[in-house]
Amino acid sequence: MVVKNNALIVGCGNMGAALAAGYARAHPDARVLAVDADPARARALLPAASPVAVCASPAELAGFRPDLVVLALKPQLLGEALAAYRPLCAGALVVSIAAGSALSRLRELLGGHRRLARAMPNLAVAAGAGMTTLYGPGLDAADAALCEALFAAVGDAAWVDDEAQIDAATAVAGSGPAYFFALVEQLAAAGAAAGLPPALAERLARRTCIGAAALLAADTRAAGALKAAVCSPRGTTEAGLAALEGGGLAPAVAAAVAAAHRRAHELAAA
Ligand SMILES: NC(=O)C1=CN([C@@H]2O[C@H](COP(=O)(O)OP(=O)(O)OC[C@H]3O[C@@H](n4cnc5c(N)ncnc54)[C@H](O)[C@@H]3O)[C@@H](O)[C@H]2O)C=CC1
Ligand SMILES: O=C(O)[C@@H]1CCC=N1
Repeated sequence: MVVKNNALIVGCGNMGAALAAGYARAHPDARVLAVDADPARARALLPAASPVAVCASPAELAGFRPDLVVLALKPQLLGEALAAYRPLCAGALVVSIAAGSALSRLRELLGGHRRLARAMPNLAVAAGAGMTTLYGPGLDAADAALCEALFAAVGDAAWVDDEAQIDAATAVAGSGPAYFFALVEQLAAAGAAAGLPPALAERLARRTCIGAAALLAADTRAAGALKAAVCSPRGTTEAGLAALEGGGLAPAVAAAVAAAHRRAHELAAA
């Protein structure tokens, strides 16, 4: 898809900067502007050669008519911030990545705006390996394609037709990278406790996670089958997995997803 539109990213933090940079890279004919209350940090988060221009407030955007607006502000700030962006959103498809914030509330904050979608990406968009869940009831084909062009530029994307599934996706994939980072931390700490120099333990844990992710990307077998491929009968992996899974891995992961899911519901009221 050749995209020649004007895109505006509102909130150029960790996520906004990654989306802006990825979109500008994938669609060189698009004009991409970002607005952020802390423009110095925003510029520092963008890659050095990125063509994305950063403004400090919507007042600096007079005359700019975006076709696409991405709301990448913290959910708690939407209530006070969005009024200033209403005129800029008027002719645009608006996509919010804010956790928890319901489409109905976004619509109200934007004065009844109809062309609206919710998206839940994850931080892996910064490495072009994001996973985004999309919800946009009533979007026409062109707007749906524009949503997909935004998130396909930085990874994979899947649509749902039930808004409740966006909160579930937030708990699994939005927050998910942090669960894997936590596991890498624990693997490194356990490696150091087992006698490895700490720097080497960290390198082993990190590279092992990267290797496992590469295998998941390259091999279509289910995770359970890949797990079995590492195990020798009565070998070390069986022993390690028995301790990991017997030691509460499944309830710990279920509790993490349930807690994140609950928090998404709480943020809906923020
Ligand atoms: N960090 C993550 O892994 C993910 C975050 N999200 C969602 O993305 C949104 C942003 O999260 P992050 O990028 O992590 O936060 P962040 O704090 O890095 O970015 C938010 C940015 O908004 C700016 N800002 C604050 N008020 C503003 C205003 N009135 N106008 C313009 N800019 C303003 C801040 O200066 C900051 O740079 C949140 O709603 C979060 O729920 C969604 C998926 C993953
Ligand atoms: O922690 C959060 O609320 C956001 C949403 C998903 C990832 N980060």
